[in-house]
Amino acid sequence: MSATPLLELRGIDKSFGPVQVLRDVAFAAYPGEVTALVGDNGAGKSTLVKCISGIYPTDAGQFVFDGRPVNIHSPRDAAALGIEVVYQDLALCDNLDIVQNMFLGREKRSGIILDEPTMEQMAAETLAGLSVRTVKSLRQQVSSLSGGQRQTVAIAKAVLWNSKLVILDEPTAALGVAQTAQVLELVRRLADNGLAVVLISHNMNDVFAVSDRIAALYLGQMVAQVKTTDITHAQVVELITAGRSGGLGLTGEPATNGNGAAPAGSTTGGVS
Ligand SMILES: Nc1ncnc2c1ncn2[C@@H]1O[C@H](COP(=O)(O)OP(=O)(O)OP(=O)(O)O)[C@@H](O)[C@H]1O
Repeated sequence: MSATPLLELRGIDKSFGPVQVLRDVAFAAYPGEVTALVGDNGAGKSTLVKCISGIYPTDAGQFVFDGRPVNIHSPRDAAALGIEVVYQDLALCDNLDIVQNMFLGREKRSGIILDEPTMEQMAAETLAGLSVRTVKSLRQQVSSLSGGQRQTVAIAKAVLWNSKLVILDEPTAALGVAQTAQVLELVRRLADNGLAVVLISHNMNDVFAVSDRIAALYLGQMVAQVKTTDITHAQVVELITAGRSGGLGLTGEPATNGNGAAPAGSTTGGVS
């Protein structure tokens, strides 16, 4: 685990017309760690991710990447920093095979035209680097893959070009138990390989299984960002539904473990 964030957001505001969706949001993602971004429907998770990935301009606030202030005005800016988002729809083409999907739209971005054997080798190396054993043939059409395999291909595509920060939007939402476990293992491996991973999830089991930190949005405000070991399941649910919990949250009180005692390290946890 690293003490220095790869990406830090400070004071982010975002409105759509008269509706303020993000309010003074602070957020940090650390290399080698999975940060779960949680919040109820409409809390602002997708909007925050779209600000990070350059799809939405912010109204106020600062981005710091690798210790220096940066501007992210477009998806191209985000990609140049090594920020990749895997959206729920995965954006894969069913009629193309795994290799073709992993390179789809990339030739233009990299400015390099690669030949087929090179692409196949790079795809194979990326999957091997992630210890992926669930995909049998790289030349298999994506239409024939299971939900978990499709997620794996989309994640591998996101890390193919030396990304540093990968944001995953509900990667297990459509998966069964076994495939969820495989995808969570892959999410963990991304972080273990040194990437900063942000995991958007409504599933508390997934969040506690794989995350190092939990960031909770409530009505557009970041009410807590704490180490996963410093918070209970029930407290996270309270943060999501009420914006505060047993001393964690908007009030700025010290964190407690639910029994009124402050857990180890809790004083460093809050960002709000
Ligand atoms: N383009 C937009 N124009 C106007 N309002 C928007 C726009 N995008 C999002 N909102 C509003 O911003 C708020 C936050 O939405 P957002 O999609 O970021 O939430 P979320 O936490 O990702 O929710 P979910 O878990 O349901 O995906 C909602 O009230 C939503 O209606």
